[in-house]
Amino acid sequence: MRLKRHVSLLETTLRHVATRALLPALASTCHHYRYASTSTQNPERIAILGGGVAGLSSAYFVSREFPKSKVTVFEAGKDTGGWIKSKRVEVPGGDVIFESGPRTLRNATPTAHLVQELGLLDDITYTDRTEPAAKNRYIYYPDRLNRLPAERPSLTDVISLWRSGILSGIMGMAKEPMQPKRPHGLTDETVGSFLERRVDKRIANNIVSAVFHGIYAGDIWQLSAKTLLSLAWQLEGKYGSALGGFFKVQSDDPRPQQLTIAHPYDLETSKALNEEVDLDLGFAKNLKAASTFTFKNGLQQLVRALQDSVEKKGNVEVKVNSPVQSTRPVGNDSLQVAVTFGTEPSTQTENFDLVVSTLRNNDLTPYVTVMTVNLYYTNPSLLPVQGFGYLIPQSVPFEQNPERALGVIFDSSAIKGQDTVDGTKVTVMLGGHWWNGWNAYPDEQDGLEMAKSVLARHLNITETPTASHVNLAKDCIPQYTLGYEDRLRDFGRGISAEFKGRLRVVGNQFNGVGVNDCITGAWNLARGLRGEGWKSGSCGLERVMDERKWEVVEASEMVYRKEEYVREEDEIGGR
Ligand SMILES: C=Cc1c2[nH]c(c1C)Cc1[nH]c(c(CCC(=O)O)c1C)Cc1[nH]c(c(C)c1CCC(=O)O)Cc1[nH]c(c(C)c1C=C)C2
Repeated sequence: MRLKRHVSLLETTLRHVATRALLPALASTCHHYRYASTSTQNPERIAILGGGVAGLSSAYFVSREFPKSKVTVFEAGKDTGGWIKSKRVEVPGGDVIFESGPRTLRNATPTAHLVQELGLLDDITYTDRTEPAAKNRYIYYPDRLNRLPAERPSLTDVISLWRSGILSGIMGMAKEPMQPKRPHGLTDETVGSFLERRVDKRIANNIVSAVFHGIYAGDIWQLSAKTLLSLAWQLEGKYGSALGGFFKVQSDDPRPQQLTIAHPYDLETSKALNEEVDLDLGFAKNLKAASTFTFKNGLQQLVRALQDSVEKKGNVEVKVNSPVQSTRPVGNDSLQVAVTFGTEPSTQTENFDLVVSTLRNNDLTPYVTVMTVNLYYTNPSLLPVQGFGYLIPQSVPFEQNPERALGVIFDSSAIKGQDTVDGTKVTVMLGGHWWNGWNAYPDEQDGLEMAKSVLARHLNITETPTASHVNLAKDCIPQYTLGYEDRLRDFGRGISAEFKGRLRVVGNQFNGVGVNDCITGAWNLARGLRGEGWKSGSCGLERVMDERKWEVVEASEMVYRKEEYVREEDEIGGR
């Protein structure tokens, strides 16, 4: 029973990590924004720097707040969409989609509503919670696949996991409440060191490092526990123990409801989502039953629809091949920002009343490079198991992973409704933090050979793929390393002082590395501009600059309520 509770806290914490920007919208769904631009004076010209998903969704939400303003999106490359790239490839008998970046979305409120508003509901393909892809997630350790416990793991599952050695150190969770309190003055530590101090180093290296590979492609011995294990970090700070705190939150409070702790800013965001967003009931039901969703033509369909939609508005122009060279405040009052863009010698400079930047700042975070190798085989029965795929922890012996793979996604098992032929489709992810400091990366041919050798060793797949695609995403995932929040706060203070609120930032370096994080960030940023908000001295980093303490809240306050409504309706319907 105790073990079950501990496993459940670990699950809760990992789920917390998985949905990080998280608390703003914790796995919510949904719809209809009630928005009103009450401003008497709008910014005349607005620039959005970067045409990835954060930039395009900022253009979408900001141009809706200010329909009379002229909005220009500057994109350095020839296409918008950033890391989201879906390619339809012809194979014998039909065609298949290869994704080079993110491929699925979790059910999260502003994203789902955006999808609804863009008219994409008929193009969605859902992965149901009951499907193997939702239930079967594997970790490769030390030389075989181990299925992670599902919601109700069978005894056989637990015994087999135990025998693999992957659970070594799990008993450290039972001792966690008795561990000494956090040393005074410790303001952050790495995820690895936090878990070593409170639970056991083996759990960090075997299980948690695998999960962090699947999200950040990063090294748990460099990433910040304060940022990425924020719930556990805050519970420890408030109650002296993460696990003990988890139970104390419930026992200290007379309320019968399930309780948690949350940052007041996140609580306010959740309330705003509930007030302003309204999804179609049918869509909300589909989302409730799904673990993830994507589109029939791949995730790029979302960014294409976003670009089409903003361009149709008439007040938004998307300028591709227009790299931004610099931004600087204009005049003594800094009430405008000069944006210099284009390539030497033909750069141009224009002034804007407001700039929303999704561009990276190299002093804030390092980045990792990920190589994705998509492979398609005509034989539909090559996978030894059905499921989402598997992740490879940092503790796997070198001889089991000399290619430095991070994980393998079983696309043909995980995503239905995109390909017109059967077959086996996988994506091998290579590199991440393992390639830090490398001067040169494998070329396409080497990448393909490395991926094939991973599949041969781990899954016994030795057939020749019918089609493949290799993509090197250089510096694609920002790493929230030790001390990240302090650096972010200083950065926020700096740009607020310099640009007096006329430059705001949003994107994966600031809001979380996922697509939902970027869309939620853009949604929040646009709300902050509403009315006279665009004239305030904010910078878009209000969450990290808000020094209020985390407080005890009802867990239901942190989710989109329509979910509860859908559940109640189902229960009534089922009676
Ligand atoms: C392209 C590489 C990426 C890796 N992580 C991310 C990207 C874009 C970002 C990311 N991945 C996941 C999350 C959690 C929240 C969520 O949306 O589910 C985030 C923020 C989980 C995830 N990991 C993998 C997949 C297919 C998913 C689902 C979301 C998605 O489609 O991206 C697999 C995976 N991602 C990475 C690796 C190394 C990997 C390994 C199998 C890096």
